Amino acid sequence: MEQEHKRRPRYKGTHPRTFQEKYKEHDPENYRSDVEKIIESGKTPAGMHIPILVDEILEVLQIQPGQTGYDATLGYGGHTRRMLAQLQGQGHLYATDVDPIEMEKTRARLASAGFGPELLTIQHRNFADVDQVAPGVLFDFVLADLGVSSMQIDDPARGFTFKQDGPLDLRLDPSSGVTAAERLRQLDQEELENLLAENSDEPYADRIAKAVIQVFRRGGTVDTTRQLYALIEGALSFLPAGERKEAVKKSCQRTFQALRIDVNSEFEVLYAFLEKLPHVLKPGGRAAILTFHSGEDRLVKQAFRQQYREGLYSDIAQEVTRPSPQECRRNPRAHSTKLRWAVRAE
Ligand SMILES: C[S@@+](CC[C@H](N)C(=O)[O-])C[C@H]1O[C@@H](n2cnc3c(N)ncnc32)[C@H](O)[C@@H]1O
Repeated sequence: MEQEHKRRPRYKGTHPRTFQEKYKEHDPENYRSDVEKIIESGKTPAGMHIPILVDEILEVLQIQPGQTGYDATLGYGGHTRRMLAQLQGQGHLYATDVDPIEMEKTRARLASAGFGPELLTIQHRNFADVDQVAPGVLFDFVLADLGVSSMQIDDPARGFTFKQDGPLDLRLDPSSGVTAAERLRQLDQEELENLLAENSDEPYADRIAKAVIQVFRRGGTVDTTRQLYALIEGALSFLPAGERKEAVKKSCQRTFQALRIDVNSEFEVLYAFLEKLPHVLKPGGRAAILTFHSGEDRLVKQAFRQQYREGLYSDIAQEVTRPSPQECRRNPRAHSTKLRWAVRAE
């Protein structure tokens, strides 16, 4: 049968601009050299995620052929691939993700690279339920690379970016829970102010909360990412012109992060995962966790220290490991990353 010829998307000008138009970036396996050029220029191609601190993680996990591991946050599968390479075709890796959309794409990509179900089990599951991933199995190594993937951030339809307009969604799993837009409608001014202050230390939480609630009081809506951006811009209009642009950008980043943490119950699920983690590790088993903001890192640090004092871990990271300046240049999204690790007591 004759193969259907797929036309590339049409776009104005010489370069694709919108997320959907970046057809080469959405097909990185077939446009390797173009994609490599984009990465070298310090950008992440629209359809992929660059894994962070890979060598440092592999050094911590000390993976041996024949072992059984768990990647709590599959994402694009960059770390998964590198961990599978260490297993050399022997042993098994379990991987989970709450995002059914990107998870299925990654499953297909890894299967066509030779990593099928005999080596890799992928489940649509929250890592809070780590004890249900492989009941009766203890893991030699576990990795959790928290937060969002670049594919999720860059797709305006998912609502994670305020740079382009899209529905104010922010759910990692769009098949369950309430969107950020719905969540905003449920909160009163004080609750919203507390959410912004507690989840992201937003210094203008009071002004932003007031601006959002005022819109609702006047019968308006805050349903899209650009509507929320415009509200934050308005709320910070009292700032001197010279510092306003940067302050608005930072407040938007923090506000979107605070809402994301809330709609995905990120602190609650991380807490549950950390509580269960030592009990799913083999004696001597090793865990590595990448965090991206101070709230996450604090939870990981406190849990590891507490469990070390209780004798559940024999060793834990005393300090965080951070990406090198070279890694941050190549991948600016690595800037805020911190790695912590722990070893299960024998
Ligand atoms: C930073 S990305 C992981 C990137 C991955 N390490 C790679 O190399 O491509 C984080 C991923 O974790 C997923 N995730 C976030 N919270 C989760 C949770 N509680 N349970 C399972 N997956 C989660 C997100 O949907 C996202 O795909």
